Amino acid sequence: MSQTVHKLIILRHGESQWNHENKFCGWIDINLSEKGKAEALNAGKLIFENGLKPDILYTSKLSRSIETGLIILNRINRIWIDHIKSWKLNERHYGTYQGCDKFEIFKSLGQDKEKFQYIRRNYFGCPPLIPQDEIDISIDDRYDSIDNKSQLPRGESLEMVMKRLIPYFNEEILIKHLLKRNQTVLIVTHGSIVRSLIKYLNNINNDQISNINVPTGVPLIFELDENLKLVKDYYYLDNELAKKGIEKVANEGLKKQEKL
Ligand SMILES: O=C(O)[C@@H](CO)OP(=O)(O)O
Repeated sequence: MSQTVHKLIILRHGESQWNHENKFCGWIDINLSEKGKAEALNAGKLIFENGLKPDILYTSKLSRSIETGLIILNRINRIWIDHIKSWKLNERHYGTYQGCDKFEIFKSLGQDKEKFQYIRRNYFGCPPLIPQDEIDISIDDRYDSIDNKSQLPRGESLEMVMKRLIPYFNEEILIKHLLKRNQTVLIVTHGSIVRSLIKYLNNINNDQISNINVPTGVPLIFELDENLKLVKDYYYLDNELAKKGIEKVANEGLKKQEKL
């Protein structure tokens, strides 16, 4: 008897204007760059050419993720599917680093690569938090419907991201839609959320996750069985493109940005 295989398509949004300018973004709402829009269109093309037909779209509450999702749906003629936006899929909150040039932060850490990458990529690495008594400009009225505002972050490590993300991902996405409704789910989200989902679905340990980087705009496919176990390794729809993007992201901030 052949088993049912559930498909989960996950990707990081296309390049944002601040990715382009080498600035930490986090919860600040920055739009896609022109390159980011082209990447989103290409992601749609890859999804279409691979015969994938998402039944539902999940994005964060941030424009770069929503915009990417809508460009994809338009490209694959499925703009009509349900679309759920949740702050649980928002990028890692980058605390006081949000809006700062990555190379300037690297310099402020004495150009110590280990320290810099610890904050960017270690499971427990956390940027300095925005103090409680300071207004966090990244929290605006899109979060008004949330009852308990104190659960909103002011800076997060990957560990903190996973605490807010995984229960939502399991209950709302995996169990309710992928399993019970047998839907193909498309999640368009952010680098740290994709890293968290790779870690969770593949049981990657806290040390190994430091080495995983995620390119902008390249869809990843996870195939899961009835017990929500992977039936094979996850894969990118364009490996060559993913490789180039991964290398770029891994080295961000270590050099001064060339004039744009
Ligand atoms: O700026 C950010 O929010 C993230 C992703 O764009 O940066 P980094 O890859 O350095 O964690």
